[in-house]
Amino acid sequence: MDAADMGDDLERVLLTEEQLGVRLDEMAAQIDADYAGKSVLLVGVLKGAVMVMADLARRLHCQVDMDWMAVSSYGSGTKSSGVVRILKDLDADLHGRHVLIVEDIIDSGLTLSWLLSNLRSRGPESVEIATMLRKPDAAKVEVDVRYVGFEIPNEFVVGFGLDYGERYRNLPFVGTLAPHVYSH
Ligand SMILES: O=P(O)(O)OC[C@H]1O[C@H](OP(=O)(O)OP(=O)(O)O)[C@H](O)[C@@H]1O
Ligand code: HPA
Repeated sequence: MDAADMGDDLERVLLTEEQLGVRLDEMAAQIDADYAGKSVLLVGVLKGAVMVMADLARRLHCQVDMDWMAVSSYGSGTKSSGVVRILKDLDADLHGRHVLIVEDIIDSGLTLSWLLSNLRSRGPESVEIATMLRKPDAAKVEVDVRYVGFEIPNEFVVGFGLDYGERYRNLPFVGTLAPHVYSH
C-alpha cells in the first residue's frame, strides 16, 4: 500500500519510508553496541509492533530471540486507568534474560508503563524499551524509554504498523488521515 492507494484519505506524510529506515539503522547500531556479547530477547507487542520488529530485528547483529505479547485495555473507558489484560502471553521464561520491548508508539504511556512492571516482576536481568514513535505531549505517565525513533506531535497517526480501525497498518510511511475519514 502506498500514498496513491489512499486516494484523498491521506492528510500528510509525517515520516517517509526513507526517514524511518535511516533512523532504524541508527537505533540498531546503538542496540548492537549496548548489547555487545549478550543475547537479547526482543518482545514485540502485537499488533502494531510487527513492522518495527521485522525491520529492527533484521538490522541487528547481536544474538536475538523474538517473542510476542498481545495486550488489551479493558475497554476505552478504563484505558486511562492503565488496566491492561493479557490476550497472548510470552512463551519465553524471562529469568536472567535481557529483555527489549519493541513498540510502534508510546502515546499516553499507560500500556508500556503496565507492561514494564509486569515483565520486571518475572525475574529478567534487564528490561528496556525501543519504540519507533513517541508523543511527548500525550504522556499521562512518564516511561523511561531507552531507544526512541522519533518524537511526534500529539496527532493520530497511521502506517508502519499503526492502524485506524485495523486499516493502514501496511503503509510504509507514517502519516495523518484527512478529517473526512473519521466521520465515516
Ligand atoms: O501509550 P498508550 O496510550 O498506551 O498507547 C500505545 C499503545 O497503543 C497501540 O496499541 P493498540 O492498543 O492500538 O493495539 P494494536 O497494536 O493492536 O493496534 C500501540 O501499539 C501501543 O501498544
Ligand atoms: O496515533 C495513534 N495511531 C494509531 N494507534 C495508536 N495507538 C496509540 N496512539 C495511536
